Amino acid sequence: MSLSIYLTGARGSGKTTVGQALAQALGYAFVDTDHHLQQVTQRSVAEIVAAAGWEGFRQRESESLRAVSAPATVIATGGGMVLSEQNRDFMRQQGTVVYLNAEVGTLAARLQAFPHDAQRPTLTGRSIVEEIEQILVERAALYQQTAHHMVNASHPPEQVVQQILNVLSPARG
Ligand SMILES: Nc1ncnc2c1ncn2[C@@H]1O[C@H](COP(=O)(O)OP(=O)(O)O)[C@@H](O)[C@H]1O
Ligand SMILES: O=C(O)C1=C[C@@H](OP(=O)(O)O)[C@@H](O)[C@H](O)C1
Ligand SMILES: [Mg+2]
Repeated sequence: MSLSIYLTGARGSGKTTVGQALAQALGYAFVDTDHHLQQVTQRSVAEIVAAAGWEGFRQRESESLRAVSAPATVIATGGGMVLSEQNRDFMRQQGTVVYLNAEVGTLAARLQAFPHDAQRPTLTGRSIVEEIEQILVERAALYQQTAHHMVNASHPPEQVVQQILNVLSPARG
């Protein structure tokens, strides 16, 4: 049976973009935990955080992770999904976890070009570059320890998809 594929990484690493293309390449379903949460609550991430705080959002995104997990499905997670140990354990047990790794400058350029404030309210109150630097200091080890595979997400989406197909192919069945 084909397992779930979880994409993790910082904001702007391309989890949502690459996830859709990867699902298409594999003939898998695609879900995004933030999109699922928005559908269920009829609220944007910013609205959920304004109403319930980041703690409330984290609890709801953890519920989304469990709700969307299914075989033969590519799951784009939100950048903070790995903060919870239960989420890290769950993803590793349920499927294959792929970390989309990119440098601060690459992430910042993408987020500056396309901030999408309703999806990405500030986490720290800092500038985009300072926030990404701080977040990577806090999370890099979590992304690494949770992942079965890490790919270089600085390349164009189709190349990132190909890298993922390459690392998956020995294990996929
Ligand atoms: N590999 C890539 N190369 C260039 N731009 C990208 C790439 N992946 C994503 N983007 C762009 O970066 C922005 C954030 O992508 P998104 O998929 O929403 O990232 P994430 O879900 O990891 O936050 C979007 O504007 C998207 O078009
Ligand atoms: O890194 C984070 O803590 C977050 C990343 C966002 O998802 P993307 O990584 O898809 O932008 C979204 O879940 C929320 O704004 C929190
Ligand atoms: Mg996303």
